[in-house]
Amino acid sequence: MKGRTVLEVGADEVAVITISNPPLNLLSVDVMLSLKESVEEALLRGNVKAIVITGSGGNFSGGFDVSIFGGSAKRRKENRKVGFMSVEFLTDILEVAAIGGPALGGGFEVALACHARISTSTAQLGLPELQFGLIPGLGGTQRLPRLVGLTKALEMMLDAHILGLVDSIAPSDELVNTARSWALQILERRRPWVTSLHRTDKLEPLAEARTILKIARHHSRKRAPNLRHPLVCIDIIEEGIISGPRIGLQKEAEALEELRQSIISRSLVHIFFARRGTSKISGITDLGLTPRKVNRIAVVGGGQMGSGIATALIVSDYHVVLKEVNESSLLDGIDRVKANLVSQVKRRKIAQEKIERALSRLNGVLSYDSFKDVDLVIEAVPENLSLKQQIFSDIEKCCPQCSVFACNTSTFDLNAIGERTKSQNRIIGAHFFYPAHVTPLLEIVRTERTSPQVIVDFLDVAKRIKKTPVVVGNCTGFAVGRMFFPYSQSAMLLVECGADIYGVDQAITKFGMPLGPFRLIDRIGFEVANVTFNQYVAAYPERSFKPMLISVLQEENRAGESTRKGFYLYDDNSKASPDPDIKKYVEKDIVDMIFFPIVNEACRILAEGVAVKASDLDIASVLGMDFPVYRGGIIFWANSIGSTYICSKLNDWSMTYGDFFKPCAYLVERAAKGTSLDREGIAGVSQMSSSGHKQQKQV
Ligand SMILES: C[C@H](O)CC(=O)SCCNC(=O)CCNC(=O)[C@H](O)C(C)(C)COP(=O)(O)OP(=O)(O)OC[C@H]1O[C@@H](n2cnc3c(N)ncnc32)[C@H](O)[C@@H]1OP(=O)(O)O
Repeated sequence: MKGRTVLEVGADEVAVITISNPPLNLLSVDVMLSLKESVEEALLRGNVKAIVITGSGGNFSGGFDVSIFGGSAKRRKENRKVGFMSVEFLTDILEVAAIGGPALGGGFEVALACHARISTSTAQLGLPELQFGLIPGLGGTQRLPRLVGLTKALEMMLDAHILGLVDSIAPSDELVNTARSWALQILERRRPWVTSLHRTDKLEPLAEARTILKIARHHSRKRAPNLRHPLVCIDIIEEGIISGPRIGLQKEAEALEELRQSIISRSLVHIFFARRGTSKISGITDLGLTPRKVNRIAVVGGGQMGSGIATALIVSDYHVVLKEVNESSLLDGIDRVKANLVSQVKRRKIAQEKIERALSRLNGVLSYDSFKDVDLVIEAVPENLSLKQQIFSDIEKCCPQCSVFACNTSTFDLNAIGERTKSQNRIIGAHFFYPAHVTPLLEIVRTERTSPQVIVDFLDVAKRIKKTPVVVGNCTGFAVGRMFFPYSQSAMLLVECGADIYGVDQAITKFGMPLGPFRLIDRIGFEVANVTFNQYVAAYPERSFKPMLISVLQEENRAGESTRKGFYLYDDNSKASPDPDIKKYVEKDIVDMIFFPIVNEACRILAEGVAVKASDLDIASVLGMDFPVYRGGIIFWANSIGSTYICSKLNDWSMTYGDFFKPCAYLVERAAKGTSLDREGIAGVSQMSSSGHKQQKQV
């Protein structure tokens, strides 16, 4: 049996039922059946006046053990009908919930079924089931709106906000006794006997409720167009309001059964466990090492990344020394930290009062003097190898022997970065993602020489600043960069093969990516994208595709979102709209890819003497292929573009797509000299062709 409940009846004739499945008292079918038995036993006993429900070890319940929702089909079948428990027995017989720790999901729903809830001040209460592709399935969709009104209830369910919803707060050592006395007072009618399922006073009038639900549906569709379960949740809430809570409970149970079989739910359950699994690294975290205490951290560089990292550290109570090269850069860095904190308050991630306290932990400096007692240094200067090498060599001289050196690089080889030091064993990569104080991922890069102790130390810091760490090996791009590299490459290839830019982005966003590849390149900026491309091309030449389109656009002074013109056009609010002009660049590429091989073949024909003169091929192309007469025939047109350009394009394509595009010897020779493609052509000189057309100067 996985978990159970324990029934104890005190001298005050109050039965205390304790959910016991340590540490989080997760619910399972066994626990629920045991709860049912305990309640029935309490009701049968002559000496029980009231019931209090609580959890063991100072926790209430973290909700259902979601491993029963994922896993094999057999396992899921064995655990069927979880939701029907709310219909069958979880109905208004429990009196007071004593909540010492997390009461989440099904755990919170057990508490909602009580007539009152007493909690400690730190207990977390919420219905986060939607993060698993489920809906609250033990009556939450019906009870919560009746207790707090629709707007708050929807916020709690759809946005997984953890809100307080208790009748009284008590210190943990008095929690259960307070709940006992509440239960007796309810019995004696000295406190209201409120069955949450039948309350209507907090529910908005029907017309208003419908409007609120309509808006919620609209937001859900907009935020997650591929997800059905938030809409199911809204439908079931509405059903309960219109047809009554009993029907609502039944529908909720049916929907839960259906949703928990879905691939979306199984995927999200998988992500929940996978996320918790990233900090368990075989050969590292199973060595029995204890993380060393990290109190003071130095951040080198107060730019976008450095200030974001410093922000994440100070809000998690670390003391931070922020080092810059001069007064004005330092002030800018500190201003960025302040702005980050303000935006965190706006996003309701931290409380306003926290700002001053967090800033008091930040100390801006211009020298390494205060590095003598730091436990960890995080270098976050621009991506410049020799600068980074110099910094690591400098900090080695002024930091304690045991401090950890982390490098925030997205591509450089860590061995190269530590080349000028004797500290390779304590160098680790800390690849934060922009904005560093918000994005939850942290790539931790280890080399063959990074010591396991240093990895364990850094994992502990990652946990404290609430990042999800993924430990990876040392190579260009690490894991995320390498996986993401083909994202834009394939997209460019598709477009160079004729696909529509906006069509590609649309297909990808429809799939669920927030930004399509072209919108993403605009966001990153063409310059940065090119630097990254070049690094990958150098590291993985055999599988790199060098896109032409970006350089074509750069020549037209397009550089991405920051210049309001990239693949898209941007208005004052950075709203992107397709640019009808972009078509011409892509269309130009399509035309070139179709006609340059024809030019190539025409050159072979001339070289082999199959045709006597170039102008004959012009006529042949116009009359035989319907090549536009106003373009002067194939060779004439090619000469107007220039043999050098055509040859270089064919060369590029042949490297990517193979010999189909390989320029022939005749073309290569003419291109090298910069001459026209006529057999009788002379370099760079305008001349009358034998057909009488004026040749244009070579491009
Ligand atoms: C029918 C119902 O409506 C359906 C439901 O109830 S669905 C479940 C709803 N419950 C939840 O969403 C709660 C999910 N859990 C959490 O948010 C957090 O674990 C928590 C806030 C409860 C505790 O956080 P924290 O103290 O940091 O511990 P955390 O590391 O997350 O969890 C401790 C262990 O419990 C496991 N765990 C936590 N909640 C779990 C759950 N609901 N199911 C299965 N395992 C769970 C974790 O995987 C972890 O296992 P590990 O030690 O092997 O890695």
